[in-house]
Amino acid sequence: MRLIVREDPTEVGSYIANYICRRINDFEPTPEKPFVLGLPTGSSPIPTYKALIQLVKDGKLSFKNVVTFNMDEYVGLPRDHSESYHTFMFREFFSHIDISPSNVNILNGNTIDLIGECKAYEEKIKSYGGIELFLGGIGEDGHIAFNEPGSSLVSRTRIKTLAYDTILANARFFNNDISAVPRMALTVGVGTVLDSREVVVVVTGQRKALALSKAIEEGVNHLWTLSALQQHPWALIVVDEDATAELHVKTVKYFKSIERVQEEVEETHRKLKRTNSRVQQVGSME
Ligand SMILES: O=P(O)(O)OC[C@H]1O[C@](O)(CO)[C@@H](O)[C@@H]1O
Repeated sequence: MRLIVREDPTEVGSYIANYICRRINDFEPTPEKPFVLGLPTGSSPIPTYKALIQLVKDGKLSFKNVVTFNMDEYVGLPRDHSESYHTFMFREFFSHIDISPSNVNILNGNTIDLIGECKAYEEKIKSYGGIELFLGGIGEDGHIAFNEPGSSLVSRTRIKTLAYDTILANARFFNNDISAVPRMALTVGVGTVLDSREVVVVVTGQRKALALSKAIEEGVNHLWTLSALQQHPWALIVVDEDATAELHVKTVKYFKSIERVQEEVEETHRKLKRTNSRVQQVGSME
């Protein structure tokens, strides 16, 4: 796991957007081989979405051959409600980029067959060969997607009852009316996220500081589901200074020191990928 610390949420957003841009461009997606991207909602990813939109406007990035899968959606909130994750994604991101709506996948929290919806979502992800990069957000209780404390660390897409802490935290989007916040959501599982080839998580603000320290300085624990990332081979958490408030100084120093060789690591990774695809091409010609 790597941890990248940036000054504030805007710098975090710009770092992640440039990172995703590089990944998509290196992948060279086509209609037959699209780049499959997992996406979150919440306030934390907004600076990333803004920076990605700018990259598209500047002609440095295209979403034409990108297929997206959102992490979660409330159950029972009308799709056109201002706080549904469907509305959020189009308002904050999809309407401003060149993605085809047919390449956008968001769980339907209003279907009568919620279990079937979750199963079909997993199948659809599989049909694309899995997710290349999952961008995630976390809650104050350390949940990734809506995998609340106590979620199985091998869970798949399913219906989840939201923790009271999450309902309280999200009440700010519903005029601070706790009774207006949905009690349930559909969410990809921890296992679904861990199956992605790469996971990038955005964590900003002091209110996430405890969750961050639990997830990276303590053991893998279902009470802080973000900690499951410790078992992922290619995970990156990008945070602002405020989110580091509960970390040991030596933890921050360690991650800052390994960032210095990050470029080298990335270049090696890119070279390996290129070599592997050449080997595969030669193999298929034989
Ligand atoms: O970024 P915010 O506003 O704290 O919201 C985080 C919430 O958004 C989510 O990422 C939902 O997709 C949850 O993981 C979390 O509850």
